[in-house]
Amino acid sequence: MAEQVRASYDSEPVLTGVSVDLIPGGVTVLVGPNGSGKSTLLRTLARLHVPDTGTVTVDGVDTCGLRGRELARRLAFLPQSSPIPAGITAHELVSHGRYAHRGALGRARDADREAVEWALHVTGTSEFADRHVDGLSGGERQRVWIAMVLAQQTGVLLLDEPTTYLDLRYQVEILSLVRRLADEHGITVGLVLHDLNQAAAYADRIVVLAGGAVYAVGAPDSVLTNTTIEAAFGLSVHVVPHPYTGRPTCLPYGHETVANIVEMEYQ
Ligand SMILES: Nc1ncnc2c1ncn2[C@@H]1O[C@H](COP(=O)(O)OP(=O)(O)OP(=O)(O)O)[C@@H](O)[C@H]1O
Repeated sequence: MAEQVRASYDSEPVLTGVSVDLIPGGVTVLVGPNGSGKSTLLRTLARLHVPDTGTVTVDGVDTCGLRGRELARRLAFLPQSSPIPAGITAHELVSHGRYAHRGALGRARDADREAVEWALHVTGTSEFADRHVDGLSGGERQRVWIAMVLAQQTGVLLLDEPTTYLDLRYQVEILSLVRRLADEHGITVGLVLHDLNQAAAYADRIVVLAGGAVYAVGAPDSVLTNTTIEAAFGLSVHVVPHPYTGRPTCLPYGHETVANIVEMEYQ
């Protein structure tokens, strides 16, 4: 989907020669240290950031050739944070997700209403659909944003750190939902996550970005290794198989772990 992309801010390169393929109907997770270019790559895939060179395609079509509504019918993007809209309800915000599907007069049809109800239901936001978004908690608001992009009902879904602000239960629910959208609806999902263990649990493919370039790419167990994580994040970890799923689980050596090891060695 992105081929040999170079992107910059004020002529300062941030991504250099990045090629990334999102698995069709699968979940691709971008991980990497702060400032490695994950959000910029996702924004470039969503055509919100124009690359200096390289191409970005969706369903094989160059995004440069797609107009706003055409693109919005194919691809939905949830940024890391968005301004909080004042004075509108959760239901109204989620309904905005349908704008690209509406006819010339902008009237909601049955399909629009059904998509909004479904998105509210699967994100657990129906119960506060009539409340103002600016009066919701951070996690409730985040789920409403997710509902808005789900209501868009696109074949490609790009989510930048969608679990931010969510408690553990909703982190698991939203990531499980993302998994179901790929498995049961064939939606192509690209998301940025900081939690490597969640990436391992939900991804088909992991892309590790470091310094604006792809450092490693592949299935979780081929990418999430001690050496790759140490090199990309500058952090010592011990990767063990998850006791139930067998997926890689990263245990960082925090200062307490190091202290324990030192203590054990001196006993
Ligand atoms: N609007 C901007 N103007 C100038 N520089 C920017 C802008 N947005 C990001 N950058 C810079 O581009 C680089 C990549 O930023 P980006 O947000 O893509 O990284 P990231 O991997 O998503 O980081 P994080 O994990 O902290 O969210 C960083 O050095 C950042 O300072």
